[in-house]
Amino acid sequence: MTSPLIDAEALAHLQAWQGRTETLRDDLTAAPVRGLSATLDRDDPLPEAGTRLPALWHWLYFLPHHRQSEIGEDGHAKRGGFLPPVPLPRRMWAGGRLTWEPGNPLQVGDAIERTSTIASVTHKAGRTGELVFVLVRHEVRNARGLALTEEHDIVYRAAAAPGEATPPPTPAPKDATFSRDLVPDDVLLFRYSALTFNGHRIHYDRRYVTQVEGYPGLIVHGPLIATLLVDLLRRNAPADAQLARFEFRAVRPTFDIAPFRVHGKPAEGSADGKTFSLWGEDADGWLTMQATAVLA
Ligand SMILES: C/C(=C\C(=O)SCCNC(=O)CCNC(=O)[C@H](O)C(C)(C)COP(=O)(O)OP(=O)(O)OC[C@H]1O[C@@H](n2cnc3c(N)ncnc32)[C@H](O)[C@@H]1OP(=O)(O)O)C(=O)O
Repeated sequence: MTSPLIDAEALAHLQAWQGRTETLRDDLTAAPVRGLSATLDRDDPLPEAGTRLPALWHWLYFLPHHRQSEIGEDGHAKRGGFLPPVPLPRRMWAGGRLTWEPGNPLQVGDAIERTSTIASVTHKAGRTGELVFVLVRHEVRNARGLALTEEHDIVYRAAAAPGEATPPPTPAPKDATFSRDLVPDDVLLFRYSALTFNGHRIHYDRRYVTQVEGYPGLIVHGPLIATLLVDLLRRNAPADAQLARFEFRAVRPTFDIAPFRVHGKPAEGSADGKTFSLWGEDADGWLTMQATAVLA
């Protein structure tokens, strides 16, 4: 890496955030469940007290209710609060790993609590340039105890430069056993941003995402694609199947300028048939997200 923007002293400052914790409380209400069900084009029964929350739908809760005066240029909260003040402007959701506790599903009506910890701040030289990863570990509890553990990778990239490298593409696998075509129109992106109270401009502000961040179109939320992957599995797995583990990595942005697809198949070597490979593919056939889901 030549002339890094983050030197050893700057990295040490950011790493002072490691170990910081934050605890939020929320009520697992039914209205967001109805909203996401409609957004994913599902025909679910109306949620009521005791309805089990589908995997990844906990992202509808513990929303970032920062005051308007606390919002930064990109639409997220200004940095330097719970998250470290990484001086690279372009933030993305890079991936995550989730484990659900057996026998303690999150349910509509639960009073829930999330404790988040900055687990690590790392500086890497990526093929696309300088990267800082912030790993946030979340533990979600209800009255019955720990329900879900999640590791969330946030990546920060340097400002767009003329002629900068895009992530080198990897062809998406062609051996899916189930797939779904999706059109990432403004309404889908708006509804997911609204449901998750996500003010990040890259998902709805075309001027900002093209002229400031230098991308060719609005960016489809990583958590939305992950949710669509798990939803695809739900549509193709036995009705009572539940997730025990899910891990995913966003390897290439998906833009709203073309349709995209989500795919899945039983994972190679999954002797008990409980492990599935899931992935996203853009309109050019490139891999955008890769994921592994393990059923309980
Ligand atoms: C919501 C929300 C925001 C969003 O939803 S943003 C949209 C979803 N996210 C994306 O579209 C990200 C797509 N991915 C990329 O653009 C690139 O993969 C990325 C993250 C810029 C990295 O590309 P590079 O080609 O520069 O990276 P390398 O392959 O050279 O790897 C360098 C090291 O980084 C590690 N790494 C790479 N990608 C990931 C990843 N996704 N997760 C974790 N770690 C990653 C890689 O292993 C290398 O590490 P080494 O230790 O081996 O050096 C919202 O903000 O709310």
